[in-house]
Amino acid sequence: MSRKASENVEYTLRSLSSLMGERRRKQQEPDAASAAGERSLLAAAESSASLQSAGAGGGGVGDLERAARRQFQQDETPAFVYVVAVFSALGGFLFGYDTGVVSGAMLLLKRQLSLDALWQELLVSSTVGAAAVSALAGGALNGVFGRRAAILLASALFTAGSAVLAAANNKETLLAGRLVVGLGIGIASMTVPVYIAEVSPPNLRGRLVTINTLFITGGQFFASVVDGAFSYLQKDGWRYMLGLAAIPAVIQFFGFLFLPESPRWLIQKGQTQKARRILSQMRGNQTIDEEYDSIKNNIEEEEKEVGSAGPVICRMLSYPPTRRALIVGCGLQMFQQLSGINTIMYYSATILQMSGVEDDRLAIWLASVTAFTNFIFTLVGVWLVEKVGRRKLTLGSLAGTTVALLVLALGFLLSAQVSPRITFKPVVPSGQNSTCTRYSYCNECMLDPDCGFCYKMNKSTVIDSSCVPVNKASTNEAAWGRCENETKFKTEDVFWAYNFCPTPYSWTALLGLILYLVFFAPGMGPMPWTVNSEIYPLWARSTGNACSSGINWIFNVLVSLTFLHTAEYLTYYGAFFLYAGFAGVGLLLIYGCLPETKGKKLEEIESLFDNRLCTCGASDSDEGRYIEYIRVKGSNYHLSDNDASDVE
Ligand SMILES: O[C@H]1[C@H](O)[C@@H](O)[C@H](O)[C@@H](O)[C@H]1O
Repeated sequence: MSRKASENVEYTLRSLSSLMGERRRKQQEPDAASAAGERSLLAAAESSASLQSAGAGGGGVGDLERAARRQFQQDETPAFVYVVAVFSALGGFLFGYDTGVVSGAMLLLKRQLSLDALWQELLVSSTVGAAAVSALAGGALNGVFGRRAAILLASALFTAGSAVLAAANNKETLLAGRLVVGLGIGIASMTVPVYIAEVSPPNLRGRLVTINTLFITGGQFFASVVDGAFSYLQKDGWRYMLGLAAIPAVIQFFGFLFLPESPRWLIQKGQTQKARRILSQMRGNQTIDEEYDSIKNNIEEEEKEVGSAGPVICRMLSYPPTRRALIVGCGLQMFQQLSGINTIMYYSATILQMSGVEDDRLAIWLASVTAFTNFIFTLVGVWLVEKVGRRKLTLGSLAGTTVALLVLALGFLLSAQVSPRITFKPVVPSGQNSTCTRYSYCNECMLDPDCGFCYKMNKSTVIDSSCVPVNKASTNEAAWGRCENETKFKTEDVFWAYNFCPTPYSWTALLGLILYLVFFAPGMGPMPWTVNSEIYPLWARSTGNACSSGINWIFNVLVSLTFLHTAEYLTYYGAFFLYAGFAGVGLLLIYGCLPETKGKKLEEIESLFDNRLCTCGASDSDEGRYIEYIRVKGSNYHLSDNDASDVE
């Protein structure tokens, strides 16, 4: 039998087996709904058995293959679902673009508007702060007005914010623009994964939601290229950098005027006719009755079980399965940020400089190579998510990320240990700051943000080295002395190192950087978003995603704002050892508590959190079921003890 066909037979049988598992849970309350469920289960078992007998007797494998192929053709996903996913993922692209582009824009802005450190910090972190707030508020927005309205609002905010930024004439207007863009990012980051998950068929859901993260990293890469290109336009280059985001935002806005609301949200709101119409549009030639009934029954059962009084977050916390899902979802988002992705991205230019890239412009371009690596390896994640599943992908990715962080930390440690001595004490011009000249080693000088290292090379040895104040307007040169400007660099044959020390071990840090991206991007980058879009039942989905996205943004701000201070207190290697420690703790959480959601219907996933927290990881229920299909496939169909109890 061809692999594709056999996968689809397995897939059908898997649904049957999961249905059995789900029914086992509901069996205690034999009401009308469960009786109907049992009838459909028996009907499904019969049709499956006839598929088996077609395989066992009569036409043998040929018939079975034909039946499977027929099934597969029926299951073909209409292109419309892909169109919807891509238009939604433009929200991810804008998230990536707007968070990525600011570093390049800041280089130009700080000169043109003479921004001090506080204003620079404000303009960078205000967006992330606003995203945290609007992600948290986006839950209510999604629940009341729907996913489509939330995405429309986010694209309108992106458009307005980008226009304000492009036209800004003072720092206050820039701040307002950055805040508006941030509000858009927060709403998009929590809504888009939920919307895509709700319109996708179960066998493609992981892949389609992961495409959103592919668009995030694509946006970051594109932003780095735009930064590089417009860095040559010293005056007003930043207007293009910040304003360009309006183009995809407008495209998304007009696209979504024609795209439909999530059928699941519509069913929840009682708009059943419309929901049926959209669901059949999304499923092409497949019958939608089973999916429609299962969503509807699920909503009704959930209302009975959990009730509908009180704020959703309180109901989530007092109902054990959603409480557990919330812990796992928020934990994943927290550890994504605590493993330091955004400092790695931000710091990549310096790591590259440490490894011998002296030209500043070249370092900016090489930073876009880093963003490109992040993007390409997210693509690997899109490919792997439906093959190996969310659990294995996340575990493997975080394990590799931890090792990479250790390599990075060791690289910095080795570099610090062989840090060059300061051998030359220049005469401090009158009225100039002299703190920098007190340091004895390069790594002390490097950790002081006000100082830089000025040195000569004799073959591969550093000679005549000094620590002098950096020029506040441009960290590419010193405030005074031999490293004051390019003409002096040339005539005096000196080099300037700001934020790094020249050492023979810097390649270890470069190796760590590459390893980090190769491991992080396919798993820990996308999976927290993907898993969160699937693990909550419909009534808790908006709130669950609002909380977990809020956590992601809060930890994003915390890690980026504290990085420089952490590095000052713990040194760079200390900071990376710390991130490695966080990643190690995250590994324990994922190993113990993250169940596999691959291939399951959204309505089946809640039952994975029925047992005590952190027993789901250990008893990988999906694999247990897989053994059952092998038996069925071997034409040896008889119910195991477990299954017998399901249909009693
Ligand atoms: O999943 C994304 C992705 O990994 C990005 O590269 C990162 O900047 C974001 O913070 C993260 O949420």
